[in-house]
Amino acid sequence: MSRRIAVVLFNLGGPDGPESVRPFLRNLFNDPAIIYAPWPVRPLIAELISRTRGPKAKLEYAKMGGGSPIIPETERQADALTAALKAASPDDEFACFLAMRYWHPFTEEAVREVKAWGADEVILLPLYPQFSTTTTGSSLKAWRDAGGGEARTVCCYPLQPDFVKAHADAIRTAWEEAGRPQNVRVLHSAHGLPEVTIARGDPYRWQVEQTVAAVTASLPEIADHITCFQSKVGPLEWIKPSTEEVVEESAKEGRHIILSPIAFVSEHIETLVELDEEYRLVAEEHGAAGYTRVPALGAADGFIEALKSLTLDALDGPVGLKPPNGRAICPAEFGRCPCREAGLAGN
Ligand SMILES: C=CC1=C(C)c2cc3[nH]c(cc4nc(cc5[nH]c(cc1n2)c(C)c5CCC(=O)O)C(CCC(=O)O)=C4C)c(C)c3C=C
Ligand SMILES: [Fe+2]
Ligand SMILES: [Fe+2]
Repeated sequence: MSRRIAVVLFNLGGPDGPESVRPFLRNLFNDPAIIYAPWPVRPLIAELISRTRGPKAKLEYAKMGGGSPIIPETERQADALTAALKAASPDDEFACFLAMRYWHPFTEEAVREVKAWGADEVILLPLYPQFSTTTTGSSLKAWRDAGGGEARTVCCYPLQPDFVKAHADAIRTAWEEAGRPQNVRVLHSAHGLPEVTIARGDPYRWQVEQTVAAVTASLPEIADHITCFQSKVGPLEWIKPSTEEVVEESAKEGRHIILSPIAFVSEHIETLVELDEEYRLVAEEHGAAGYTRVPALGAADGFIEALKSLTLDALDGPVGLKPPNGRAICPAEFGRCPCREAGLAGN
């Protein structure tokens, strides 16, 4: 019998025009998963940061036409995934829904749309390959708070083979298109996090390192690499090394830098402005032999294949959290891994 299967794609979202930059930032900094201060201090902090950061952020979004390309980018991924799922399981009906955390279409809107569509099965699929309490954790809570109900839930996929291969292929292609330079260093740049978030048991950094190790193992021809962290905001200590510092050091060594976004799966402000403009300038100023930015995975075939496999695997087995390989992969020190919290750890 044909089933109606809804796939909910979680991401952060972004402002759709200059007037939404400030409210978007206010929503982000008012999230208890991002700012740990209690109510009513947190909304005050959120108001303050959105006012002070707003003008600079507006200028940066202006470089991309005033708003973020994250929605059209995610819609392309949704269309490609829907087509791949229909081809794999023609008897079923599939529809993908976007659920953004800090701007439209909000997770609450997705909950309403999925209910109106009348899904028999719901699969929650984060567009964050590595789990963090600040991203996937926050989106899953928003889903529950909006009355989304129990659903088949992909928690993370840092080692999913098609995902790892898609990264390795993208890096190799970028290297080949740059003329196979020899003195290369691959910088795997992930969004950073405050140290305190990791100290509380967030497995994100560990999962990013797992992805990098697997991608590197598939790229013996360009083995020299460093994992680094970008997009620091605010006064707290963030995990290191920072991408900017590593770009500078590698440039001073005269390296050809290949910069690959390892935790972003679409293009937006952090790639198009921070990586393509700010860090490129740092590389040029400090004498890099070259600077090649690997595109985000977007709707690349290998990545859509990964999302398709994750969706079909999630349909198999019980409703609820679906950890990679059926059990939590994160070591015991990462107590905020949702699979550990749900008692799905093997150790
Ligand atoms: C304390 C602040 C932040 C934490 C922690 C954080 C974690 C985090 N974010 C992403 C992915 C994205 N972040 C994006 C933009 C963005 N992130 C923050 C702050 C934190 N993120 C801000 C203030 C902004 C807005 C831009 C700016 O003012 O710098 C985006 C892109 C949004 C868009 O433009 O479309 C993404 C995607 C991850 C993966 C992550 C932790 C793992
Ligand atoms: Fe962010
Ligand atoms: Fe997990």
